[in-house]
Amino acid sequence: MFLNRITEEKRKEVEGLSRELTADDRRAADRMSSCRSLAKAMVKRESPALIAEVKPASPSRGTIQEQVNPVSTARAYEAGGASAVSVLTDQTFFHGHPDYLRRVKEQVSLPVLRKDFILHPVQLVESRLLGADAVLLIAAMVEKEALKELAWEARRLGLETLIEVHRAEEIDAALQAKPDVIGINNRNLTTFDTDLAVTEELSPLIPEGIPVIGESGIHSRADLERLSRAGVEGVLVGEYLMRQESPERAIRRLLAGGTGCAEPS
Ligand SMILES: O=C(O)c1ccccc1NCC(=O)[C@H](O)[C@H](O)COP(=O)(O)O
Repeated sequence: MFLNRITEEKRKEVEGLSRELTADDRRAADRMSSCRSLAKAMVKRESPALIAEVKPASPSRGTIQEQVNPVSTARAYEAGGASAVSVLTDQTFFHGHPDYLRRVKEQVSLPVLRKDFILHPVQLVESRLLGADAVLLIAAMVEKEALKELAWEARRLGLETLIEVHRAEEIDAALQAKPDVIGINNRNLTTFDTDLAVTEELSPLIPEGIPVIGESGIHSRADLERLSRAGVEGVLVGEYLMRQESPERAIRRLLAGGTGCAEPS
C-alpha cells in the first residue's frame, strides 16, 4: 500500500533531518518572519481560487515532465492568475526536491505550499527554513492526536496548514486540528482512483468559515465549474498544468472559461 511505503521512506528522511538540523537551524526557524497567507488567498471570485502545482512525476502517472524548471513553471502560474503555488518536494515518488521550493519562494510573490508527506515536527522546521508558507498534512497518514500536534507545531512556527481528507470519517480529526484550509482529495491514495464526486460528497459536511479546496483530477473548465458548484473556494491542479505547453494560457482558460480548445492533457 502506497501510504505504508511512503511512511517508511519519510521515517528515513526524518532520521536524517533529525541528525542534520542544528540547534541554530531550529532557532532560525523559530525566528523567521510571518508568511504569505494561503488561507487568505483562497477567495472565490468568478472562479474558485487556483493553487497550481509543480509536479514532475507521480506514483499514479510516472514521469509527467522530464526536465522541470520549477521557477519558470511557477512564474508562468503566477502570470496566468494562480492564487498560490504548491511545490512537491518529495524526491523518491514525485521527482521533486526541497530546493525547488526554496527557489520558487524567492522568485514568485504568491503563497507557497509545501506538498510532501509530513509525519514529524522536524519536517515542519525544515519546511520553514525552506521558506514554505503552508504545509500539507494528510489526515489518513497520522493518528488524530499526532495530527493535532503537527498542526499546533506548524502554527507555532508561523506555517499555515492545509489538512487533507478523502473520507467523511477523517473530517472530525481534521477539524480538531484547526486547519487554515481543508483540502478534499478526489484521489484515493491507496487505489489512486480519482473521482470529483468525492468533493461533492464531503464539501457539505465541512462547516462554514474554513476555506475548502478540491484537489486532484481537474483537467478542464468543466471540472473546475463542477467543483465550484460543490461549494469549494479553491482547487488544486497539478498534472493537467504540467502537461501544457503554456501553463500560463492554460490557467487563463481554466479561470476564465472560453473556447474549450484546451491543449490535450
Ligand atoms: O498524484 C498521485 O499519483 C498521488 C499518489 C499518491 C499520493 C498523492 C498523490 N498526489 C498528490 C496530490 O494530492 C496531487 O498532486 C494534487 O492533488 C494534484 O493532483 P492532479 O491535479 O491530479 O495532478
